Amino acid sequence: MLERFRTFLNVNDIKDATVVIGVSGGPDSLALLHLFMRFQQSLRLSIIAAHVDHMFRGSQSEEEMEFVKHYCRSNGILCEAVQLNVPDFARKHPEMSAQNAARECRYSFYSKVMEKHDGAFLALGHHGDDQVETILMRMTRGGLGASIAGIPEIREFNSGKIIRPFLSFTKDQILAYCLEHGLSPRFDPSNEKQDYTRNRFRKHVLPFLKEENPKVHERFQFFSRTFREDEQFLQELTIEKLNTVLKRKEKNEIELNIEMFKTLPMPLQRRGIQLILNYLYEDIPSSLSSIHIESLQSLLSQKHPSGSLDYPDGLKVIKSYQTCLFTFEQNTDQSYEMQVQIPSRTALPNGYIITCEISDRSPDVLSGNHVFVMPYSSLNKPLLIRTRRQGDKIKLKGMNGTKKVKDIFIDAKVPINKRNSWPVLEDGSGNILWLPGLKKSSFEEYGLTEGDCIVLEYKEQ
Ligand SMILES: Nc1ncnc2c1ncn2[C@@H]1O[C@H](COP(=O)(O)OP(=O)(O)OP(=O)(O)O)[C@@H](O)[C@H]1O
Repeated sequence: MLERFRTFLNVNDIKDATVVIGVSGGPDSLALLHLFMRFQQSLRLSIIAAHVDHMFRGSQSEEEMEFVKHYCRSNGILCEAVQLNVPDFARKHPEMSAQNAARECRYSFYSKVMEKHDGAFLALGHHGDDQVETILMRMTRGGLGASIAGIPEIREFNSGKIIRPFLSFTKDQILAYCLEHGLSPRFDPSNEKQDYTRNRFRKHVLPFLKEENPKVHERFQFFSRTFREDEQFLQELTIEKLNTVLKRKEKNEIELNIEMFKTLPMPLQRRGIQLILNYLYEDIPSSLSSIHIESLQSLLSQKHPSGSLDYPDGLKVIKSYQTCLFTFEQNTDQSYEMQVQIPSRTALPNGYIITCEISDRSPDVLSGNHVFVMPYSSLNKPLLIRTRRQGDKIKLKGMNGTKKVKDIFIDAKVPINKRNSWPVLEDGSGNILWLPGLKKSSFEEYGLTEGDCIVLEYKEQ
């Protein structure tokens, strides 16, 4: 590992600089810190450990923070550690999952530490297994462009760069390194629970791939690197060509000459559409996927002179003879109602998905409002997802009486434009079970030892 790590530092010219290392206290980041310490003198590196206690797990995560501080102190490493009230931040930003809220808070802290110490690099401990999972997950979901390349080994971050030296190593190699060097990392038990999709890939797909090729992570890393380079080249070419086929470009509207657009090679057409969407959306909705690009390509190639498509967040694409107009329509009706099959995975118009599974084991602990569990036998079917209706009320968990859904939106400061597309989960008797990401009803019950339960999860696509 040492030699490959050295090569990574050499290739990326990491010397005579301040490196901030994100240290959670887990095996990956502890090994990362340890390896950097071994090069500290020879490469004249100034090393700073940055640790965030997200305050999700009370005294347990506080203990991890003390562990990191203590490890740094005994090794003469400067440690910047902070406790951030992520649960509170997540409550104020109900559109974010707990994981995204934690990431947001963590990265803003990294930023501050980089600024304070004039850091040139931020090193993080993502490894080869994370990379394989990420690429497969994005391909499966229908990710766009460079996102398929997974986690970048090096990228710009504020005035410095994020580096991930472990992408060419497996988790097992890192664990063996910890063992060999007497490192005794902390294991965060919530890591196992938080990301259900990733866990499925880890459990079911990775072992198969590793059996086929024990060095599969290296193949994925090679793919990631070369794909990113190809993508960058094609992006530059697309920008150049797209400018020649646009008829009009304004803040909220773009007009395209279809005939000219169709003379571009297919790879540039695909990327051209993506560039237009990047330009029009301030924030690309996470629900936007390769399917949207494909459906637009097929609309443009049809003989029929007119047609239209509805994209997330009210963007409309209208084809009329030789012109294709992309525009944000006003006052679109965002209401919907759909039945939830058990089990299923439902994509919602607001860019989130709801997964519904039957489990014979009820979780013991549940954090946040992004997961809802109830005994299968108590569910009145069918289960429905719909948008809010006037007079909606929910019997809140741990409270007597009911509360108006409208008041919950107001209390949580959900922006008006998001309220009309926010999902509401209802059972067959018209009881509101859950406002995903916001509040749960008293119908939730978990920790039961007998019988199947239904596990619903609300997350970004
Ligand atoms: N609480 C934290 N404080 C500082 N950095 C963190 C924290 N959590 C994660 N990181 C950084 O982000 C990287 C990726 O985090 P993630 O949770 O995906 O990985 P992990 O497998 O749990 O890593 P580790 O074994 O280091 O805990 C970590 O290796 C670390 O560099």
